[in-house]
Amino acid sequence: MYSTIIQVNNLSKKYILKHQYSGRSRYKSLREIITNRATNLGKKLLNSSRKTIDNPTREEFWALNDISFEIKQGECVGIIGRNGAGKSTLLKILSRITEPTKGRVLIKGRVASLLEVGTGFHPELTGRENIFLNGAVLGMNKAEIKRKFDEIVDFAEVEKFLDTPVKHYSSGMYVRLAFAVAAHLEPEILIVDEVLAVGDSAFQKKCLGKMGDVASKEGRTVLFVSHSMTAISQLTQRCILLSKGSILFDGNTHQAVHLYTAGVRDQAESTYYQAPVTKKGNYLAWAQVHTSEDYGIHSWGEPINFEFAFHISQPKDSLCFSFQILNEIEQAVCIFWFFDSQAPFRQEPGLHILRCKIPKFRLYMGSYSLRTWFSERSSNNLLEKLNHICPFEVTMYGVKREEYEWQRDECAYLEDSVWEVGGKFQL
Ligand SMILES: Nc1ncnc2c1ncn2[C@@H]1O[C@H](COP(=O)(O)OP(=O)(O)OP(=O)(O)O)[C@@H](O)[C@H]1O
Repeated sequence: MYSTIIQVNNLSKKYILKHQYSGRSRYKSLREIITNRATNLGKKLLNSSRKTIDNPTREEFWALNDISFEIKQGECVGIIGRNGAGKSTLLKILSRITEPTKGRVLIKGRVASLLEVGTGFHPELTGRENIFLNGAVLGMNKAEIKRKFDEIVDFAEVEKFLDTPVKHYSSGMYVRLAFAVAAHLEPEILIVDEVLAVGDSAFQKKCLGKMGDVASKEGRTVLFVSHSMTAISQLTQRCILLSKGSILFDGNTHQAVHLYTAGVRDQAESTYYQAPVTKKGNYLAWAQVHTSEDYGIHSWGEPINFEFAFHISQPKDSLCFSFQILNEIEQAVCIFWFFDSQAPFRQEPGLHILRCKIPKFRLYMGSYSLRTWFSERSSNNLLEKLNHICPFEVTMYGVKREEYEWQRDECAYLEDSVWEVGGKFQL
């Protein structure tokens, strides 16, 4: 078993945000005072991580809030999360560029990091000089760096510009050299932020391959931040999903990516509905959506099951049930109904369960919920209509498409299709 190489305990980082005020002292109208107070109250309710301190032009903001995890030697870990989740702040603390406000970080080994374009290299020095400088910072002697030099230059493909100061490099060239240096100078830990997105796709592929080798063949540890779920899935088996400065999930990449692509659902929302205890008569006792993945996330094209339990105190011949699937803007996109004259809930009192299975669920990625209708057909008496229950998400993660990543809102429904190439006509 490999030993722990990074140990993070209760880590927090606070920033102080400074607000610009006009500085002109003037009378405020009553409306301005009321509006400001209401806005401040709204901000407090919405954003508990922001706190105005004594001075109203300064605001405390916790970019990381009490996070703990450990990483073993040789692990390749993805760090994912929406913009502003705290990914770069975490990497900066691990790279010792920023100090934490609270908590402890223990790192056993040399860290090479590739963060924003422009960090790590001295702009006035040439590519060659920067390679030696970075090697020295990593504690390597001249002979060791010389041994790696040709590999670095080969990988970065910047031979012609080796004696040019890096301030004249394009951002793509800069990242090529910075990545090559960080990956080849044999650090125990390689930390790479989003910067690879700057390079072209062939170079990105090459870097992903190299990072994979660094971890699997050389037994080094890699931490990788990216918004590309394809890159994250290719490279890592474990992911830490950050949300508003906290760890929302730490574990298997497949699950982490599902959670991320599903838009990081509110944990309080449940795919399960339960009737209030005060209900009486004939009513829907509970409902549940059985999605293909945990946390109410469903992979496009997989079978999905809807389960309903009916509390029946007075069986009636004409009891009917139907449900609709609603999209994000509450438009009904599908309807399913159950009109069975032999249905047990028409014959006997008790709790009756109905299941509806869709073998290939092909609604496109997005957020959905259910609207249910429970009625007596003969008298047109609507017993119960429930709106917006059992929310769930459909993701396209794992559904392969050459060349393009799936985008939200490309369509509402995605059907299987078979293309045929027709004959060719001479013009
Ligand atoms: N120096 C700073 N001063 C004040 N606030 C900062 C500073 N650096 C980061 N922040 C804030 O901290 C939060 C986390 O930022 P961070 O850059 O770590 O997020 P991220 O997950 O890397 O986002 P992205 O995906 O957009 O790069 C953001 O709200 C950001 O505005």
